Amino acid sequence: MTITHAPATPATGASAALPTEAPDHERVLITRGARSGLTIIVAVHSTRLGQALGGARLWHYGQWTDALADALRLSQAMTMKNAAAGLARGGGKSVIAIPAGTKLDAAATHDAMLDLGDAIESLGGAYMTAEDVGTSAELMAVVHERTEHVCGLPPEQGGVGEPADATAAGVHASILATLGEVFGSNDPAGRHFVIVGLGQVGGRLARSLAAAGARLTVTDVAEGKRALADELGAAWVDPAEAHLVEADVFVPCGLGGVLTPEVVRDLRVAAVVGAANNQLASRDVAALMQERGIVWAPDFVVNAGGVIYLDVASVPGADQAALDARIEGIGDTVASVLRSARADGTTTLEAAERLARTRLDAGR
Ligand SMILES: NC(=O)c1ccc[n+]([C@@H]2O[C@H](COP(=O)([O-])OP(=O)(O)OC[C@H]3O[C@@H](n4cnc5c(N)ncnc54)[C@H](O)[C@@H]3O)[C@@H](O)[C@H]2O)c1
Repeated sequence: MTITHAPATPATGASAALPTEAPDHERVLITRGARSGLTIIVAVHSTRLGQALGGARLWHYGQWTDALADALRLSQAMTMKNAAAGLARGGGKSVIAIPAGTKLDAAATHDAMLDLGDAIESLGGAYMTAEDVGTSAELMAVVHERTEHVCGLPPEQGGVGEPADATAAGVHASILATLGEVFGSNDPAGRHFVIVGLGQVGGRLARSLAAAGARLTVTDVAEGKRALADELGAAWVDPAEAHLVEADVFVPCGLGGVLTPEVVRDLRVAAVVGAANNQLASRDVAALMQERGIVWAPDFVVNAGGVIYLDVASVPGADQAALDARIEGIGDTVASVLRSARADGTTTLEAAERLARTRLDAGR
């Protein structure tokens, strides 16, 4: 697998409010990195199904409490994702908070990764990390200098590399399943997709959908991605207007929070299926989509290919065919979530959460 993911260049400080209700996390470690001086948070939401697995985010935050809020929210989401994916894995996440206005050079980033490794090691195996926004396979190799509880190292260092191929394959399978539920045929040929974000996952998806004969409209905040649009014969739209394009499926593959009430009111598609994490700006957006008759395939089910890959491929002697079948199976899970929401008159979010909770309860 090619290692292409350079650490992201954070432009703005992320901000999220701390929840007012008490967290239901098993453990949350907040520590100051001895080498880097940075605030490091490791949130272990649940180990009910097994060791918690979730990525390490290296990102700018206005205040350290914003990073804490992010870690609490993201680790909880990992519990749902791993359970819905049928993994014997709990949910966790780590966040390294870069203060707004600070730029980390390579040496400081290296120090931060060593500090993260120490923090993870102190949890005695409750949590395993991997790459996420702002980190990479190469940086996971640095974490590995301090702990065994890390996966997704570069293949040349004996790791399984980055999971974007698997994530994209899972999203593709989810799109086919959703087409089947919405249109009665899962053939993407001639269907019109709007892909927002042509990064690691969105770029691969654009290629696989184009190869399957789909019509594409694409966008990215990075102008350089126009080259891929041209190569694939895809139409280009301004990022601010992507949600206004009349099409069959809207495919969010950029950052989270893209589905606001305003965006959903303007959408002119039959379905939304994409890789982006935490697509809903707020919970009520799921009901809004249901009211508008737009079928939303829940993100934490759709984008589980990466975590399935990291979990399955990291086991020595992993069988490629079995792994492919697991990732392909994400489509079946999506179809069953959409059917169960339709049968019960609930949102697809509630149906996916129900599936995850059933698996969590079975693991008690
Ligand atoms: N990489 C994985 O295996 C994986 C796994 C699970 C979930 N995800 C999620 O999928 C999404 C994409 O991941 P990725 O690895 O492809 O990231 P990436 O950083 O490689 O690509 C994201 C792309 O989206 C673009 N973008 C960001 N904001 C945008 C906006 N407002 N409008 C248009 N384009 C925008 C960026 O310029 C970039 O090209 C993220 O939300 C990530 O959390 C990724």
